[in-house]
Amino acid sequence: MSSSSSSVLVTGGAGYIGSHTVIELLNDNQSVVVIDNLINASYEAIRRIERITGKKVTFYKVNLLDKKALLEVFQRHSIGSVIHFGGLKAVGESSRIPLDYYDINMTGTIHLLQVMQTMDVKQFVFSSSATVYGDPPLIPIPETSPLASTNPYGRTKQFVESIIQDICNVNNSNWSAALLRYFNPAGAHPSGLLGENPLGVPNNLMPYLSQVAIGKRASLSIYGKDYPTKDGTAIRDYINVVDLAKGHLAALKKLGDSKNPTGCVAYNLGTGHGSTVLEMVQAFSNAVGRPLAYEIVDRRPGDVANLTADPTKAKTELNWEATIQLDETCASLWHWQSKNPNGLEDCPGDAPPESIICYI
Ligand SMILES: NC(=O)c1ccc[n+]([C@@H]2O[C@H](COP(=O)([O-])OP(=O)(O)OC[C@H]3O[C@@H](n4cnc5c(N)ncnc54)[C@H](O)[C@@H]3O)[C@@H](O)[C@H]2O)c1
Ligand SMILES: O=c1ccn([C@@H]2O[C@H](COP(=O)(O)OP(=O)(O)O[C@H]3O[C@H](CO)[C@@H](O)[C@H](O)[C@H]3O)[C@@H](O)[C@H]2O)c(=O)[nH]1
Repeated sequence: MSSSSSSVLVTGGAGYIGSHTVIELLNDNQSVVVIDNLINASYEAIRRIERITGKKVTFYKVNLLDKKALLEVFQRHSIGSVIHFGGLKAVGESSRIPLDYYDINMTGTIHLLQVMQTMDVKQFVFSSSATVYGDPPLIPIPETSPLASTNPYGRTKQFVESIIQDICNVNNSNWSAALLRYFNPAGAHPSGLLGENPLGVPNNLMPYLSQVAIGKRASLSIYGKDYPTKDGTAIRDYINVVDLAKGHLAALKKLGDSKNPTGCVAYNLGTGHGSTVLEMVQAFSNAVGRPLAYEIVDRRPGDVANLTADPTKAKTELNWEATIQLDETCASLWHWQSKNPNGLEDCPGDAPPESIICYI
């Protein structure tokens, strides 16, 4: 476990999952330093975290590709461990601009790991993804399922997992790392102050559906009704973002220290319960209180029929499990969306100039 006198560095901490995790860390009285280049987030998320927790957040606008800036953050603060969310995450976009994905997700992570090694910080929690399983042979998916991602984004996660594994395998390297393979995060903070804040047209099902509900989009396109599932639409394991955030605390607390390193361990963070797209449309319509428009279109290239977690390992080893039910997740998403119809877009202001560290 990280020492109480040192801080947890959270990369990508202004983003969707990162911001919810920062709240849980602060609620757990951990000292936190956040870095984010705000390419897919707003500084307002940091202000909202401060409103929700009543605590000040130490924030730096830093690009993960800027190794000198990263090093400076580590030199300014006593960092004991790192939770690494920062990076690009859109599956479809990754096939259009693969080099950007390899650059930010891989080079950015290598820079971070190099700086950690230099500064002798060896506790690492990594945001991986269920997408590393590709089209899995067995449902629910255990962590031992073969890794076979089908898109550049997924491959960046798979390759970074291997890099972390290799670092941990070095004799006496003393690293402890958790590879957290998230299934499909959904919902928002119960305060209604913080939630997913997609810039532009949402790629993911739930933010798209909530923009249909708020009247920003006319209708949801459901990608395919010919999957081998009960209603023909694809199945995913939707996990509440607050449950997911708490999974990071559990993983962090399980990490060993330099005397007792735990090496590299992968965990599925999911509920173990799969829902079809049509079931999600129904569940969210119930939360909104009226039916939502949708149409069936062709399958989306790269999608698979079913990604449902076997979460047993996280329950046994991390003493963590998802507890929030789907109706509550949908209600929290609608609460957030209706209180913030434009997400955080209307909130003025970039990060304060004194928080910007930039050498490239
Ligand atoms: N949301 C999902 O469905 C999902 C599922 C599995 C895994 N993940 C992974 O979880 C992590 C967090 O996802 P999220 O949904 O919160 O995404 P997000 O886009 O909301 O958060 C990522 C954050 O990283 C920041 N960032 C991007 N490039 C950066 C750079 N070069 N330097 C510094 N900061 C940078 C962005 O501004 C953003 O705030 C990502 O690594 C993602 O791949 C997400
Ligand atoms: O407008 C939409 C968007 C999605 N879907 C379907 O809804 C399901 C969920 O799609 P989406 O929300 O885009 O999530 P995934 O494609 O499952 O990918 C998410 O979940 C993965 C882990 O399972 C992460 O790795 C990815 O980063 C994250 O985008 C899929 O069957 C999609 O085909 C639609 O029918 N219409």
